Amino acid sequence: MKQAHILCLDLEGGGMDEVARRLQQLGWQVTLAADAAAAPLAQRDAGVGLLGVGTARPQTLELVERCLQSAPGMEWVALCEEVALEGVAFRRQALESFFDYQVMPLDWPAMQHVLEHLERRARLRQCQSQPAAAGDALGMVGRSAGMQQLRQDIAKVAQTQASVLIGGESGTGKELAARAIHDCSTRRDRPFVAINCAAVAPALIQSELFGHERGAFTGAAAQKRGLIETAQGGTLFLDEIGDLPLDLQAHLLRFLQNRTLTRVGGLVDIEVDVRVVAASHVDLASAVAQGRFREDLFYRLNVLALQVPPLRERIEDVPELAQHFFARCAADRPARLQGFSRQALAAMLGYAWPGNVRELYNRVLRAVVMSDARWIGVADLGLPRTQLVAGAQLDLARTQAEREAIHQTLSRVGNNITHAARDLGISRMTLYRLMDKHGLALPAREVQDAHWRRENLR
Ligand SMILES: Nc1ncnc2c1ncn2[C@@H]1O[C@H](COP(=O)(O)OP(=O)(O)OP(=O)(O)O)[C@@H](O)[C@H]1O
Repeated sequence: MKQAHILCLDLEGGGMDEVARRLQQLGWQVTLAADAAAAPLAQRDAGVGLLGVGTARPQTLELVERCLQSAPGMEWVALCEEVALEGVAFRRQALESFFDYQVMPLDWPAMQHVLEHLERRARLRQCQSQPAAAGDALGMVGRSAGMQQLRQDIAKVAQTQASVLIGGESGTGKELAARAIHDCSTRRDRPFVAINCAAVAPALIQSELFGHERGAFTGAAAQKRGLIETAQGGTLFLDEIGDLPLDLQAHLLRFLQNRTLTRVGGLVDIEVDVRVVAASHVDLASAVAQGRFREDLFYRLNVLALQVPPLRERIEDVPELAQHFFARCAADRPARLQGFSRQALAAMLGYAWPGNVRELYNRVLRAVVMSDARWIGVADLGLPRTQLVAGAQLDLARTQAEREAIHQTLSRVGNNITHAARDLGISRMTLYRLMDKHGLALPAREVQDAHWRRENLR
């Protein structure tokens, strides 16, 4: 078996399944995908991509562009019809973006030669991309400039013991950043303890943080260590610190100054060595100006400040994050589900993500559960229509029109696949693929035929 994994993408409906089968016979590992949605996922495995661009129509060239952008680390080869080379736009694209092009029908010895060359290049690239993989070990996905900056900042602050204040909208990944600081620090083998100050009742938060002695208040039947103590030697993450009541802000300040605490109802000072990382989705400086947050505590916490950018400012991370969450849902998802359709990816890229990464995760989970087809569609994501940008609305409308056209044609011709494909102006294989994509059941007498074809294409 060869080393490089080859992604075969069929952008103009035809011929790539045959190419994929032949490559497999020649010993290559191959992933055959129907559309560009698979590119970011496959990029993790594949170093080489073959793009079937057919006659290179203008709409195909747009898809090519998206593929190239979503998987910049891959080496691409275009497989085209002779006529494609007459187009100026395609010739320019081929020159700028492809390692090579091959004209169909393929000259297989030449093709083998190109692939072996690319395999060697892919191996070299893999060695170069090791540092990026180290970033992923922190569980933080995203290669946008904003995320790269954040990773660099995390690596720097992790080397110190100073308090850190992490800002950013809700659901952007502040807790993940706090964990990453802990995991990169010398405290990584000690506990990481997190508390959401907004989620604990004000009456309980003091004893939660500082602990209590037996009999300190009604119900305190036994002595209890607080979260600060349990984080001994490690990192304490105070989420939504802006919601900490003012009297407790004073207690926390005292702890940060003296590094000792007293349990509720206690008399003894207990020394605790913890590093404090705090986060807030509200602007603490304005909270200080409004008298809702102590200025002295703000400066104690804000020794090192990190900002997690909202998802709408690093929208290029969306495909990779979506694929990451799709992979995370492996246990919940049906085996038939392959990934995101091109339309679904376009819709995600055109959405403003008010709920940030957490919302993206929830939408992917929903789509995995709701989708009946092989590829997640726009509707499965349940994105509010009003917030889809025009391009995504258009994609949704196109998808619905495509499904309707296939459904109506099949009904008109009594589910005869050959006649339906002819009337729709597409090949039978393309019709099968589109029916799969739209979750349209195969007519019973065609099932066997389709099964036979798929088996023979493997
Ligand atoms: N860069 C990322 N890579 C992978 N997963 C991420 C990333 N950013 C956030 N997540 C995931 O998104 C979800 C929300 O992240 P997290 O809880 O860290 O956000 P937060 O900003 O602390 O939220 P809140 O403001 O509500 O406390 C989590 O499931 C987290 O694992």
